[in-house]
Amino acid sequence: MPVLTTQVKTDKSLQREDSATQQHGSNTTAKVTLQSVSKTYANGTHALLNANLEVKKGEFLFITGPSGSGKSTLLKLLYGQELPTEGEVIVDECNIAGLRGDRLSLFRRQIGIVFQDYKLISQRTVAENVTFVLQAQGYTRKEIQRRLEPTLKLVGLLSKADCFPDQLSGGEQQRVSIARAIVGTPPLLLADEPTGNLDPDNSWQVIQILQKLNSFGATVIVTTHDEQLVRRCNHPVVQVINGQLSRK
Ligand SMILES: Nc1ncnc2c1ncn2[C@@H]1O[C@H](COP(=O)(O)OP(=O)(O)OP(=O)(O)O)[C@@H](O)[C@H]1O
Repeated sequence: MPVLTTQVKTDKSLQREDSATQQHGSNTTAKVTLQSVSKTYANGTHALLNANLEVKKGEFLFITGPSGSGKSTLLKLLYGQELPTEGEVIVDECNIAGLRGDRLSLFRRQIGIVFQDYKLISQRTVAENVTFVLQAQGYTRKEIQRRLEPTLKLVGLLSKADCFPDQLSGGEQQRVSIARAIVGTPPLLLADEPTGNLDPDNSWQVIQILQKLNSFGATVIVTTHDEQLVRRCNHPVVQVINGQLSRK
């Protein structure tokens, strides 16, 4: 995916690698399908009811709806944190229900996740927070360095690489969490209320970064309560009400 190449146009090896992965279609964009999906939690709460959804490759989709309507549950189903009680969740032609152990871990590497509460490691610097997952996944030090700088540039945090999370504003912390989610160039990015704790300016900055990523080919799915933000963007919207989905 060309997320990083646009930032480091001189890095020919990365460009070659990206065009190769695009030809094979393995690291470009993802398609998501929910077929008659229901989710009932162990305590009997019906979070989703007969949900059907198709998200096309390269789409930028907002998911809106009141608190408790099922938005986070929908995202959790997409990255396999929860399994459907009924129906099928398919990401890039892969039925998630069949994945266990290593196969589930490999599948999750194709998905970047941004959380409302950032989930940064307070004892690690910005750079370490961003590269931590790549290290865990066995990337070489050279490859990690090659990815780090353009990713921090994309989120406007190159000058803060050596800062710790508590030295950053809320908006900056959220951009670190976005950098962490995209440094592995995932073809699918899920963001659960990424602007929930931010003021309008920071919210807009975050959305612009996600839109940029989308313009490079990633499929982006964002949950939000912020109707104003949704109107400003003019992207497709799915509304969740009482666990039921409808395209607006
Ligand atoms: N692990 C769980 N066990 C039981 N019930 C749960 C669990 N997680 C969520 N729920 C319930 O499922 C319903 C949907 O929750 P979900 O978190 O998906 O909503 P949401 O739309 O994301 O809400 P919010 O906007 O407040 O984050 C709610 O009634 C919630 O209480």
